[in-house]
Amino acid sequence: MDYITVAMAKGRTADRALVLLEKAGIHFSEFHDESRKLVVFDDENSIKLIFVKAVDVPTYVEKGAADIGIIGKDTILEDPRDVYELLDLGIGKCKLAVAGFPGTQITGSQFLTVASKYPNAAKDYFDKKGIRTELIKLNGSIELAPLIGMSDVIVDIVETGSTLKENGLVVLETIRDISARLIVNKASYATKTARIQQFIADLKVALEVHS
Ligand SMILES: Nc1ncnc2c1ncn2[C@@H]1O[C@H](COP(=O)(O)OP(=O)(O)OP(=O)(O)O)[C@@H](O)[C@H]1O
Ligand SMILES: O=P(O)(O)OC[C@H]1O[C@H](OP(=O)(O)OP(=O)(O)O)[C@H](O)[C@@H]1O
Repeated sequence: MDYITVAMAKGRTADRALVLLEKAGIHFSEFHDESRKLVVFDDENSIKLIFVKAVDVPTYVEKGAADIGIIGKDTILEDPRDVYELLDLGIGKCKLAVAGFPGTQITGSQFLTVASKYPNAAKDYFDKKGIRTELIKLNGSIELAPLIGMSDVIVDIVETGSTLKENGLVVLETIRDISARLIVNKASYATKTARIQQFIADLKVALEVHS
């Protein structure tokens, strides 16, 4: 049987997704927390798992280097690709939110500087509200931007809210709920339909057990 290739990022996503895959009967015996391996196999189910950087998951899937990807909706929104999004995995739940100092006003009459790892999604959100913005793309420690006066607000992921709290910031507006999604290469879905549908069906059963 041909292998199907699944791409995901190590860390948060893999920690949660591998638990779910395990419940679906998919097991990568070579994987362990300290492993530096970038490719692991479930030979029984003919599945190859590749570890890539989170933002690169949609690229691997769009190009067909992976048949399937597991990736946060935040990444999908920021850089939409020509892939199918077929399942909400219900893991990695968090919110995409506008945050800043308590009492910060966000109105149409002002010009806002916004720091974010998600400049496209952030711009889209403020454009729809008719608010003019300057977007500053950062790759981490986003909460620092308002603290040092680099931006008026930030757009970032909020999970427990503790990073905001510890830095004296609050959620000003919630943009949307985020969770991990399963994305599929379009050609793979046409040529490996049965395998991919079975993979999704197994995950759906695991999700019911999970919830
Ligand atoms: N508290 C959280 N902070 C960030 N992302 C979260 C959180 N909870 C869930 N997620 C989800 O997990 C995904 C992966 O986040 P993670 O921080 O592991 O990777 P990353 O920061 O994009 O990559 P890297 O660590 O390589 O820069 C996010 O895209 C998001 O969908
Ligand atoms: O609401 P919380 O539970 O505090 O989680 C939110 C924080 O987690 C993420 O950062 P991450 O840990 O990925 O670090 P980063 O700043 O390097 O992106 C995100 O960018 C927030 O800073």
